[in-house]
Amino acid sequence: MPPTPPAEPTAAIVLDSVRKRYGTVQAVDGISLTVPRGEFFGLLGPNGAGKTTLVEIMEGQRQADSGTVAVFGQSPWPRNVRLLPRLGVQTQASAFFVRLGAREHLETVAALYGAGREAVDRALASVGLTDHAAVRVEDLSGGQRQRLAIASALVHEPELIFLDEPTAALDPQARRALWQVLRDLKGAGRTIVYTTHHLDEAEALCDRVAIVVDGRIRALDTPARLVADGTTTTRLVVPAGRITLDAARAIPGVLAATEQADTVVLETLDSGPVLAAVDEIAGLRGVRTLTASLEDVYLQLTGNTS
Ligand SMILES: Nc1ncnc2c1ncn2[C@@H]1O[C@H](COP(=O)(O)OP(=O)(O)OP(=O)(O)O)[C@@H](O)[C@H]1O
Repeated sequence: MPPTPPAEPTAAIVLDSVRKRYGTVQAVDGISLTVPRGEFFGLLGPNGAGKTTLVEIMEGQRQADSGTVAVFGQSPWPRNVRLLPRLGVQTQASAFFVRLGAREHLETVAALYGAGREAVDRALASVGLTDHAAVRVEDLSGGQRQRLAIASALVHEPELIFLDEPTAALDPQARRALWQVLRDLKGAGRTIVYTTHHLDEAEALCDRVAIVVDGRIRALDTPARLVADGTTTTRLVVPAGRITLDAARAIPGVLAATEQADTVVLETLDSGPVLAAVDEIAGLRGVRTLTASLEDVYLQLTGNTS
């Protein structure tokens, strides 16, 4: 009997103590993480935090200085041709055949992977480019080109998809449409590694996010747990004239009160009792509660001036 091939690991990606230095810059400084299959994993962090370097190491485009990298249980470096068909990669600098039409471009990419015409049609439709199939790539708008880059990453129906700020040039409708495409991909069991500076997007889409600062993971969890575990404050926004700053500051549990535009904003870690006190002083009509978001947690971890 032929030997049974080893079972595929359950994780899509496993990184252990990965480091990468460029000259004096330690771009990735000992990162370990596991991305299970089927996860929508977000990578967040300020410019220069090391996200692109890390993703390039996962994709097999760059060699780590040390540590181990496993993608579907295999090393992506040196360029692993068995892995390539299983990966879809969209970068900020995706290459195009600019003289071709959008469909011809996709057909060319699809042919490289042995994917058929139906796959091309599906990919075009999924990014809303069916009506622009005949337009030359160089004549597409910036956002349309970005959508074509995404379609190029998806056309061969890869199991693991790397997307680097895919919504950067998209208008709000295209952005929401792409969210749905990505949710459908996740629903179909694909694994997605998603780099973004849009915190709302990470909160809406990602199962877990890693916040990377100076080449290290500062936080890694579900967006909800990151928000819940943070020491971020809730803000109560009271229409001006209903409460004075002094009265607001005197409420137990209020950490700060400031005038902002035509409101008084109270910050607290314990919104229940503070709301009750505001109710007694000013009533709750027109009072808004702004709970912490992933953006608040992100800014707290990365510094407000990154
Ligand atoms: N090829 C390279 N040679 C030298 N330094 C590099 C190279 N690539 C990246 N760096 C440096 O490594 C650090 C991490 O860069 P990287 O592009 O990985 O960050 P990033 O988190 O993707 O940033 P951004 O959000 O701006 O895309 C930065 O200080 C950058 O200047």
